[in-house]
Amino acid sequence: MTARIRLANVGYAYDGQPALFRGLDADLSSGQSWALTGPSGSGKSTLLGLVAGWDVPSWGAVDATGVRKTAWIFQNPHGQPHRTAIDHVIYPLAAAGLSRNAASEEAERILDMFHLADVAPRSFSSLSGGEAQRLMLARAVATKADLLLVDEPTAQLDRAAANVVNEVLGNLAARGAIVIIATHDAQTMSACENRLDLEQVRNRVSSPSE
Ligand SMILES: Nc1ncnc2c1ncn2[C@@H]1O[C@H](COP(=O)(O)OP(=O)(O)OP(=O)(O)O)[C@@H](O)[C@H]1O
Repeated sequence: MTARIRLANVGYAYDGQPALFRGLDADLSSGQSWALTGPSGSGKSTLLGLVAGWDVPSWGAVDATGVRKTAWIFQNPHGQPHRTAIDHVIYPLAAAGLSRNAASEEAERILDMFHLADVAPRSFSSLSGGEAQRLMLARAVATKADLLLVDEPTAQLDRAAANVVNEVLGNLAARGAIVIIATHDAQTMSACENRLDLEQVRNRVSSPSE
């Protein structure tokens, strides 16, 4: 089923605060990658929360249809420190019903996509920040998420690792997910087909009819 998320005239203000953004309209569907841009504090993480359904907009509506699994990849990766990297990818596959052998094979293939084959047997706690973050992306692939919300995926990566991540995120969208990436990185922006720029809608003045 095609997943679709419609943002209709969406605005948000934290309690007692002025609006962060208003009048945001967008139509996102399976197979698309979106760069979510805007200066620090413009509300990118807040908007990811609205898209995930964790919070409701102060104005307008977020309408999601056909989204079964959402994966959220945060800036600071959290894993199980003593488990191996590959176990992080095997578990969601096994939980979905694959045998241990089939899950292991599939996990190796996914780790390879993210250039993580070499660190597969290592404990999560021994991974570098960039490796740990790519592992979280690999785990999101294993969960077969159809909506991926990714916060600053390349912030702590060197250029080569960032390029790998940008390429893989593009591939995930090509395989049918909606991928939304909050980013300040120009190369990540250009790797995405679509862009939602919060700078454009920041503090938009409400119309008298609202
Ligand atoms: N629970 C909250 N209550 C009040 N204000 C908040 C809350 N959460 C975030 N804010 C404020 O809302 C604004 C937007 O925050 P948000 O994290 O969405 O921005 P961002 O664009 O993701 O920023 P960055 O690029 O720095 O990660 C910031 O000024 C932040 O301090």
